[in-house]
Amino acid sequence: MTMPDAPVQVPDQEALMRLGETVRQRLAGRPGVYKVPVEPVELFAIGDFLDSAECARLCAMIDDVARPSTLHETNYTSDFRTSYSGDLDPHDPFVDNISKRIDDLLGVPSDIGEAIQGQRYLPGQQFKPHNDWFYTSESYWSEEEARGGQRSWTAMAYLNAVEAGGATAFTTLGIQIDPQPGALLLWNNALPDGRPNEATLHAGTPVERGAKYVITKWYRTRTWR
Ligand SMILES: O=C(O)CCC(=O)C(=O)O
Ligand SMILES: [Fe+2]
Repeated sequence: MTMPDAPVQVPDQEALMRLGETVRQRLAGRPGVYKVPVEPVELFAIGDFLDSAECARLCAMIDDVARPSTLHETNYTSDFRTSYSGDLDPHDPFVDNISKRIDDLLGVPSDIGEAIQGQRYLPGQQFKPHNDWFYTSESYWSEEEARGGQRSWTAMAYLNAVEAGGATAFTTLGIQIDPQPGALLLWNNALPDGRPNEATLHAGTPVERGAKYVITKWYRTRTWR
């Protein structure tokens, strides 16, 4: 007897679906949380998530840890992500507090969150259009799968006002978000059914004048290690 074919599943699909639902419900109608009206991506913005002293302190920390950014995909050209980045010390109480505030906003367990990464762009630096989710057909996937699996939500906060350039462009959606100090962006990298959402394609457009500082926290589907 032959069994009927199982429905096609993508890695971590059920967990991605569940995390989409959890965060969607948590953010719905929450004061200060603005749902950006775009289809088909769940994108939220929160103004003044960080105060100016926190932003300044994070910028200084980024200056200490920032190194040329690395990428998984070795076949990208060297101008793909030209910013400098580095993980902030998760054991630093100040960093831990901010990290936990983001976890609490999303209502997800802290253990699925990666370490907060800081990033600095100087004039001419950019992060070309990419998805934050992992391509599960690539060789890096087996390692990432063991380190917590697919990425679910992205949280990204702007830490300073950029003199010119540096918007975050969702290139498929056709929208750009200008850096606003202290504002936090959140988006679901998956579709409601748990498949990766291709329309989350986004870029850090080149800074033209001044510098741009951001922190990013990516959430997995399982304990990150
Ligand atoms: O800098 C930006 O606006 C986007 C950053 C980004 O996409 C990332 O760090 O994954
Ligand atoms: Fe990204």
